[in-house]
Amino acid sequence: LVAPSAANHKTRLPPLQMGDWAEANAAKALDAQKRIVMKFGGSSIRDAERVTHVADLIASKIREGFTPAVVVSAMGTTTNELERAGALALVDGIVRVDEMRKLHLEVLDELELPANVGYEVRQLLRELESLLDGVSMVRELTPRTKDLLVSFGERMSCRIVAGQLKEAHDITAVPIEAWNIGLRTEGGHGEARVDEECYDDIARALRSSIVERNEVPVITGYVGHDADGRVTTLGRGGSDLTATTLARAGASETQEPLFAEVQVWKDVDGLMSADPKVVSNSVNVPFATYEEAAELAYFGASILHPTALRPAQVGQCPVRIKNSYNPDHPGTLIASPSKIDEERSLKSLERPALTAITAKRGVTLVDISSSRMLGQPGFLAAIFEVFETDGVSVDVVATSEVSVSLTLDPKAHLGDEAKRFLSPKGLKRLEDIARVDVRDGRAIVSFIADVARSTELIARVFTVLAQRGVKVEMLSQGASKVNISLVVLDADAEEALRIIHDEFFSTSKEAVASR
Ligand SMILES: Nc1ncnc2c1ncn2[C@@H]1O[C@H](COP(=O)(O)OP(=O)(O)O)[C@@H](O)[C@H]1O
Ligand SMILES: N[C@@H](CC(=O)OP(=O)(O)O)C(=O)O
Repeated sequence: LVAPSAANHKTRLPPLQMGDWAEANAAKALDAQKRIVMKFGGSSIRDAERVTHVADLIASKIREGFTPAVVVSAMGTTTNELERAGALALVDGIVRVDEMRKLHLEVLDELELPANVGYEVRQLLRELESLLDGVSMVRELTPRTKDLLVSFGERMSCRIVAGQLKEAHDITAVPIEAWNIGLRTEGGHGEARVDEECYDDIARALRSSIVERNEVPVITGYVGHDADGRVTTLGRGGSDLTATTLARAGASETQEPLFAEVQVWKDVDGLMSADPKVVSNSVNVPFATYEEAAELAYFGASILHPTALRPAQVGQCPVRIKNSYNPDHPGTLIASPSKIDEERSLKSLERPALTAITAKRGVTLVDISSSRMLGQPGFLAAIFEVFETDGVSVDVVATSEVSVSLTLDPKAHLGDEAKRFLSPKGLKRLEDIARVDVRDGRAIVSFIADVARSTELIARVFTVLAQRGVKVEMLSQGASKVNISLVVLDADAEEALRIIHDEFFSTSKEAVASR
């Protein structure tokens, strides 16, 4: 097979006559339908063989007439290794980058990438080492330095993937740091938010790259710059968010949207009915709404970054989760409820009672009760005001007139132990109005379900859990009406997932309905 160059693939439409606006508009619309964001996670580019495969995949999409903007994560588990290297330099004063150097240099070697790519990657490895030298010397690793440190993974991988696209397929691929197309963040380091003011800059930069210059940009996921030009990161798994941010940025009110779809390439056949690493007989979920997928990601399904669906939903850009190890599998389409209904009816599929199930571990459960406040207005307001003042994030809530049970987000306090629970002052204020019972070591088990059938679903879930001796401490049906959550002992979480999954997916009827 001879791969066309990026310039060639742009010449597929016949030249237009001046003044033939209808045809010009049709061509533009066709072009927009074919522009996609392709995001590849670390698992998809973990070694030379996988980088080759991913470059082949991108090239084959281009041959089919698609115009991609590519987003890449760091290769394999590089981000974890960078975090570990930072901790080692900080705590023991040791600078060690051997594994990362070995992986990246071996890949350069095996792929026989040109000297300039090798030079840039080696230069980054040297910079990384100097940074770690600095950390080991001053024994300080601020959130700002840590973001700079972990950015090296994506900065190396985008050069390698772009290098392979050029070398093996003669595609005009350009490695780009996301900040160089204008991705700006706010809200500090570690879990920065994308600044919506930067969408126009991103759209302009991408349009001129892919539409005007016929390039295939290969963009770093996960990283950005703050207003002062310092490197920031979007939280672990944040490359998904980079990909949907590009789609959102390209969703203009005045022009054709820049992208028709975001494809998120993983190592699984799309969204599954449960984490396949925990539930071995999980099945593919062919369709999910933005809201369903977002709830699932928020409540522990590590397949997607929890906030990645929001930009796609606002920009009305469908997201398709695909398996780079099994590219022919259709994966999961995530889109608006009307689009999902349409797709289901085209395939004569009914919505299953239970779509997917997930667990969020390491949760704290707080029971707050007050008979004194019986019937008094303002009880809930008084309680939540205490949490708000302390800046403590609450996940799931169940209330009665005199008591409230709530869970605290285990991730919200990352790096800030003080935010793990209320301050002594906050706790005192709460204890002034109610009895407070705090229980650590819990897990939230959440279902994405057809809530019109929630009575049937909850009855079945409680029955099977009771039969197997798993105690449910709290039940809450999300206001978003797509999810139902239970709180169980953390030690029971995986068992509960398997029991519930078996109940709904091992009978042939449900398994077929959910395919
Ligand atoms: N409901 C789910 N469906 C599919 N995968 C899930 C689910 N919950 C958790 N996962 C996990 O998510 C992993 C894929 O996400 P991730 O490792 O972040 O991929 P990547 O690094 O390629 O972006 C899968 O290997 C799987 O174990
Ligand atoms: N490399 C970053 C960002 C990311 O999104 O990675 P992945 O796509 O491999 O989950 C991380 O490991 O968190």
